[in-house]
Amino acid sequence: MKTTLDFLKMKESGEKITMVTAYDYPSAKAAEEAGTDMILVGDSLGMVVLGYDSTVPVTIEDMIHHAKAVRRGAPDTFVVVDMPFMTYHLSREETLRAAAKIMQESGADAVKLEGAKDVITMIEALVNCGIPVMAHLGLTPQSAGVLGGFKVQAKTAEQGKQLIADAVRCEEAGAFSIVLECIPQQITESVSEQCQIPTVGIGAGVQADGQVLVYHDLIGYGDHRVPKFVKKYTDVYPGIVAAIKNYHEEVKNKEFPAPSHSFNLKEEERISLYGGKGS
Ligand SMILES: Nc1nc(=O)c2c([nH]1)NC[C@@H]1CN(c3ccc(C(=O)N[C@@H](CCC(=O)O)C(=O)O)cc3)CN21
Ligand SMILES: CC(C)C(=O)C(=O)O
Ligand SMILES: [Mg+2]
Repeated sequence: MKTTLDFLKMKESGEKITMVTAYDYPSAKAAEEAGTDMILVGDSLGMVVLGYDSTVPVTIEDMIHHAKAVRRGAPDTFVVVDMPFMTYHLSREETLRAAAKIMQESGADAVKLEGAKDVITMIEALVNCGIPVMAHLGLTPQSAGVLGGFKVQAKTAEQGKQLIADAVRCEEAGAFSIVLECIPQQITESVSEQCQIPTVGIGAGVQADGQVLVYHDLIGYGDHRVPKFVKKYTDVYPGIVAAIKNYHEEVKNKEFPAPSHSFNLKEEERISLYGGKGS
């Protein structure tokens, strides 16, 4: 399994880092078999798997439940787990307890926290306890209510400078990597130059040191509208619906199950069952 040190070396050598989200055993297994460098158990779970319209309702129990399945599916891949909404703000102690619970119960390799400001001291406290931390700047979905929706961030030079300064503070606090979500690629370029730690972009351009995409977006699994930055590498949803429809029709017209899907009594047992009469 790759480690935080390997990700640092990959940045130094110019090799891009790949990350994909996973939420259960089969998605994690597919990500590991495909050879991705890291897996993120994202709180996007709430939207693509649980059907909420934001990541706010996701709980620590939800994250652990899914992260455990991901760990079983990808035993040899570096797994990062999102700390959910409001689990790393109330106090240092509560933050450390929440992260410890995630690390110990799910077998995660690192946690991810959104934002800078007051979160910087939490990153520092976690790293101080031996928990690897991935930072997350730009569009931070847990604050979508404050930001006014899922919008591109750091669109002005001033906001860009603030984001670059925040990234440097995340690095100084001990983060091993930073997710940059939905920002102009010129800002990504500056952050990636000014930080020693690797940036992992989503809607942040090719200048990031790595890329992350949501599993369901990448494979077209679901009927949700995908953001502009997504590339669907396949589109499995229509095939899934067609298969279930086919099944439904074959059951209705008695084509399924066929004799090959069915079990038979041995001849003597059949005779015994009917006492030698009937079928
Ligand atoms: N399926 C899915 N994919 C994601 O990448 C994702 C989630 N869900 N849920 C959590 C967050 C929310 N994210 C999102 C969701 C929507 C847009 C979006 O629609 N953005 C507009 C740009 C808006 C603007 O003009 O500022 C777009 O058209 O891409 C962006 C990020 C990223 N994350
Ligand atoms: C979009 C990625 C970076 C994320 O945080 C998630 O999937 O929850
Ligand atoms: Mg997230």
